[in-house]
Amino acid sequence: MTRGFEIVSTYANEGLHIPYRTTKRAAGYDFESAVAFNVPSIWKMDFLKVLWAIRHQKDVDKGAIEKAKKILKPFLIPTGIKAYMGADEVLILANRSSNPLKRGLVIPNGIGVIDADYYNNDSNEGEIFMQVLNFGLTDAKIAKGDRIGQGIFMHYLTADNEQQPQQERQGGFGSSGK
Ligand SMILES: O=c1ccn([C@H]2C[C@H](O)[C@@H](COP(=O)(O)OP(=O)(O)OP(=O)(O)O)O2)c(=O)[nH]1
Ligand SMILES: [Mg+2]
Repeated sequence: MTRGFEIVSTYANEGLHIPYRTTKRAAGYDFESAVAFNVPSIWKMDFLKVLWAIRHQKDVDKGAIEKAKKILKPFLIPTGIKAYMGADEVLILANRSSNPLKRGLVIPNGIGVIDADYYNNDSNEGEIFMQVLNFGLTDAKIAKGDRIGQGIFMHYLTADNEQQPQQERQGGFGSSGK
């Protein structure tokens, strides 16, 4: 086994597709959404109210700021997929170029870095999620099976004389601490 994809156990009977390349020289394996999903546009009244208040140097009430923060919180689209690879490899999860154009969807973290040691981690089995925000004017409706992103396997390099990390990955997102 060199590298590849598997369906995580919670989605075993959901008819998901393993990521696939659509053309002969495609670098990216297209990932489908595991669920039907609505990503609301960020341009909701609660957010606009806060922007308006800032623009007009009015006091912004705390409740409104909290609501606006929620609107700006990225969504995590489940893929139901985990990836295994060599210890010196990484899977880069990138947006599809058409997503911002057609759906207003951007990946706020730029790209997703899927580490080799994320596979089969104890907290979520290594399920890959795609972080998105919808900067479009309208909500983005995603159907189960829509192609949402693409994963590219790569080798990564390490620096001379680095202190070898001793820590094993325990869990998913944000589990390695601050
Ligand atoms: O778009 C993404 C980005 C990351 N991950 C998973 C795989 C990756 O191995 C893990 C941790 O990602 P990263 O190291 O970028 O985030 P972190 O904030 O440093 O979290 P951690 O402390 O868990 O390393 O989260 C995803 O599923 N999707
Ligand atoms: Mg990390």
